Amino acid sequence: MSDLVSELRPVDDGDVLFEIDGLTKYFRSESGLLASLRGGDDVEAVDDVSFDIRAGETLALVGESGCGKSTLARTVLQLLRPTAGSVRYRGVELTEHSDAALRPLRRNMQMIFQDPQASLDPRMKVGQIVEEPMRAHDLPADEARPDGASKRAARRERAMSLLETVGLKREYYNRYPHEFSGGQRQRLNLARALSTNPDFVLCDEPVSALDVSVQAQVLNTMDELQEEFGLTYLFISHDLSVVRYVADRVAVMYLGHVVELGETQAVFDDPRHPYTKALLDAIPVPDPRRSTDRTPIDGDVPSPIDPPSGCRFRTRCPKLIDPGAVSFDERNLDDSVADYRLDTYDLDEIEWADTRGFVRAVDRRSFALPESADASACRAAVESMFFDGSIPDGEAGSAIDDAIDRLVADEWESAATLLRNTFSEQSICAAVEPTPAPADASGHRVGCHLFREE
Ligand SMILES: Nc1ncnc2c1ncn2[C@@H]1O[C@H](COP(=O)(O)OP(=O)(O)OP(=O)(O)O)[C@@H](O)[C@H]1O
Repeated sequence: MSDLVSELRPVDDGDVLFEIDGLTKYFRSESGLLASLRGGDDVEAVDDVSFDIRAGETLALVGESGCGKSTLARTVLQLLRPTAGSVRYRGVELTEHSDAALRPLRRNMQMIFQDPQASLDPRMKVGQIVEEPMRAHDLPADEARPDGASKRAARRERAMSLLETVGLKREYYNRYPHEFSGGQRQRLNLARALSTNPDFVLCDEPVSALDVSVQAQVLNTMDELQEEFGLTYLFISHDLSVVRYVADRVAVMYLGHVVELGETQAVFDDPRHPYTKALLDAIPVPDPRRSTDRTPIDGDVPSPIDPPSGCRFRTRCPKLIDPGAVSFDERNLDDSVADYRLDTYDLDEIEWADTRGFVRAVDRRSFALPESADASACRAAVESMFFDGSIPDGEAGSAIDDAIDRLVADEWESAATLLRNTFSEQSICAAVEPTPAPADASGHRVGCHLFREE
């Protein structure tokens, strides 16, 4: 059974600890009526994700709520079994083995969670809590025990020493969790996680529930522990200021995909994916001089049951690519969708930016036509709002013209569909799923057609 342990490859700092390839996790959607209405489609929580986690690093996973961060992390650890893909831990393929076979490896992989209270059994004393993983894995091993010490005494000594290591006191051994503050409880969780001497700790929003003043102290302790014990952290957080502070590398997730990955400084200083840019722009900045080029993210995250074709971010993307910028063949035009099958998209850059803004605004109904104005006044209002007074010429202009007619006739849905089908759906962003561009020398890579290889 413990054969797998003997197969583990030794790793040094910087070596690959986890190798994740094509990892996919779908959930069956709700049972019953809803499922039958939707044809029982799957929730595509994580879809074809590949990356490495390196020994000794802190890799942060960021993204909006529901984008699949926790599912990805749990699937890496095989707490959820993947729908497809591979996870190699120190050379061992985890997905091929049963839970029972993986059990001896689990002492190497521990977790701490957002709510330090919820993970501590209020009826157990601190000592029992910290020793619990050691008991589960029958640790310390005989050879790790001082001469003559019973296993029980050795556990007790290790628990007390770990309490000190995480910044608590040995005397707390006999206390109960409710006697501690939030920050102290998270330290208890750290002591428990470390008790089996792991090399990897999944930290799922570990400081989000703590006061800001306490967050930095706990993060500093985590940093010291990482150094002292050679730990690798996968750090899930929605708080980008915390991520900037703790992470060596950042993976940005959107709707089940990792859209950008790179060293923290590179991602923060030179974000490439429009989603990463929007996320960073959403961080409140105290310095108003830095807020010039902000593109706050708007619209809702689409459902992971029916994610958009092509790039999953394209329905909210401020940088949707002009259909005319890409050849017909590459765009893979879908005639069944097109309202207008345009032979050429003859828009210049400014006209495309105007058109894109118009398509998005109609889609979201984010403007109103002047009340009690006649048709030509309504038309003029739209043209001045979006096209600086005159709509583009050519085939694209005819489609826009038609859409404005529909708006004037108060047919918003029909105008939105026409614009989507004529422009958004004909972009390469809708037709083709972006494959991650090759990483640059620092390992920075991004999955966006703006960075596709020609
Ligand atoms: N057991 C499940 N059954 C069905 N759908 C699930 C299940 N667990 C998660 N999901 C769905 O999978 C998607 C990803 O969820 P996940 O919790 O991984 O996201 P997250 O980024 O960690 O979000 P948060 O930051 O809110 O924790 C969501 O749409 C969620 O509703």
